[in-house]
Amino acid sequence: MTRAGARAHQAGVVIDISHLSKRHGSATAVDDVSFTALPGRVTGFLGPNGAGKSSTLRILLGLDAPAGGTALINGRRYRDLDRPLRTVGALLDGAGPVPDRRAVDHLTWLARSNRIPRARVGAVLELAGLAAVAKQRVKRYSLGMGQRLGIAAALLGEPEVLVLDEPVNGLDPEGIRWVRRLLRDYAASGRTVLLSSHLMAETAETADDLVIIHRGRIAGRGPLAEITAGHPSLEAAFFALTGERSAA
Ligand SMILES: Nc1ncnc2c1ncn2[C@@H]1O[C@H](COP(=O)(O)OP(=O)(O)OP(=O)(O)O)[C@@H](O)[C@H]1O
Repeated sequence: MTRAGARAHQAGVVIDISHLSKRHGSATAVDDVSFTALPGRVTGFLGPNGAGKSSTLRILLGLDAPAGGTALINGRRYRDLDRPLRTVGALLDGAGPVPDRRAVDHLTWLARSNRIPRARVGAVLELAGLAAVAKQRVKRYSLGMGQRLGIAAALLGEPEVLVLDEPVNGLDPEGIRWVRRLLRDYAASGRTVLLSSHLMAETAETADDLVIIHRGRIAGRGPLAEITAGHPSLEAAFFALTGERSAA
């Protein structure tokens, strides 16, 4: 890690979402959502399909404007960060590389446009288990390989914050274990991890803190142990908090 990175690191970077709202036409996708994600913690952002997770993350990453509220990274909007990829590494559903590009070229282009040392490209390809297939065109990648490439891109700038939307999507058991360990290690080194998912068991394995979103609103938040207290599983706690009935 660079010295500047180490300094930011000691302080830790906080994600602060406050009274956020977003509408798509007449539908409310995000309704007065507030939560924080703290350094040294994996924060699980958990909710079913259509709950509003991606809409929230897109605003956090400066891809959409909110109808109201703020989404800040250490007090600043994403678009106001000096070198965003060096502060925030993100994996978003459907925001992949150009399919005709070779994986290594995609990462090299990202590194160059963010003034990230070229050596990081080889390092993240290695880390993501893609070194042997780095020269393949991305369109030939399997879903899991594409996911690994997305995570490699997120790690490129050695960011203080990782924001990952459904990172285990398409990964095999070994890949899932790799992501889990990566996120745990990342948080253990004092950095901030926001993990968005609809997978309850997977989130329960990885997260320290939880933010539960349901129909655009926060249904519960707090340390995992507090959310699940008195329930046999996170799934049971989720259904109790949201008032939905389990399919089982
Ligand atoms: N671009 C869009 N135009 C219209 N409606 C949208 C758009 N994006 C999201 N929505 C709607 O907003 C709501 C929240 O969607 P969002 O994608 O944020 O949920 P999510 O929790 O990320 O779900 P998923 O896990 O399925 O991605 C849903 O009802 C969805 O249909």
